[in-house]
Amino acid sequence: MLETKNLEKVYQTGDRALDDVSVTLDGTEVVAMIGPSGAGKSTFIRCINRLVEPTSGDVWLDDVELTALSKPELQRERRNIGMVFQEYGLVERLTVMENVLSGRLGYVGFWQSLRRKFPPDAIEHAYETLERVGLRGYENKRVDALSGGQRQRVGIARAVLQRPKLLLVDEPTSSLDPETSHAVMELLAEIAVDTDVPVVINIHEVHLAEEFADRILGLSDGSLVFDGPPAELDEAAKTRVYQGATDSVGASRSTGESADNQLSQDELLTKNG
Ligand SMILES: Nc1ncnc2c1ncn2[C@@H]1O[C@H](COP(=O)(O)OP(=O)(O)OP(=O)(O)O)[C@@H](O)[C@H]1O
Repeated sequence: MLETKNLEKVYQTGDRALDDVSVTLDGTEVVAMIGPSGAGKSTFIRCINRLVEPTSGDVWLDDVELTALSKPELQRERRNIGMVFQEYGLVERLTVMENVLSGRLGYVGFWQSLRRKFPPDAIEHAYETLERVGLRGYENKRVDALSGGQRQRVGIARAVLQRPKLLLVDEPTSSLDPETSHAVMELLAEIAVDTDVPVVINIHEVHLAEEFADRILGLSDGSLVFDGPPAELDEAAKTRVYQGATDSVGASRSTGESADNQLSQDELLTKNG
């Protein structure tokens, strides 16, 4: 279960990117975050694993309060959170298999990973997962020889290899054509069911959210203004999300101090950790 309580992010610039966002995700569901550019979708996803430090509020994954963890504890806990983020670039000069196995780096020891020695069960899981994402036969291809959609599938396979409790996906379709976008969303929805893991996807295309999500969260100007199944996302709700909110889904407003955006450093740590 993922829970955010009164999550708020005010960047050092004074931009209030999240304003009192409280959400509980229970069980296996595909959750799509929608909203106009600048609404706070990426900030929300990054606050969950503290790539961006929330200014105030709590984030819980099962019984662990992520927002209360020390940096080393957080590094360990992030093993449980799979991330398919564009900037978690795949390593271009490595093969598909090497990239997918890097999803296990958090589990094998430092020396093992340096020598790229992975246990047999990890290799077997990698083969199964590549089959699952439609990339069987591509194991030894270098990633720089793949199409955008294939790369996205490698990123998904890598995240699945972590055996995460939660999968966070940031704009998976932004550089893909409509047909490939559809296929990638379909894959993510299937992965959620197959692996019994909830998936939170930040997505621009509302029609894809409507088609593949079980639940849609609509952000407008940092506030949660819609939370419901696709069937309830009617024109009035879309107007609320895309043309400014008059009220929000959530509790009372709170204020907080500015916090550092430690994106780059944390991303590096996570990628290597
Ligand atoms: N590192 C940062 N420093 C200062 N302000 C930021 C930073 N990152 C985001 N913001 C601001 O926070 C707000 C929310 O941005 P965010 O990227 O979360 O929105 P988004 O909904 O994901 O937008 P998009 O769909 O365009 O990616 C915006 O006003 C943005 O300018």
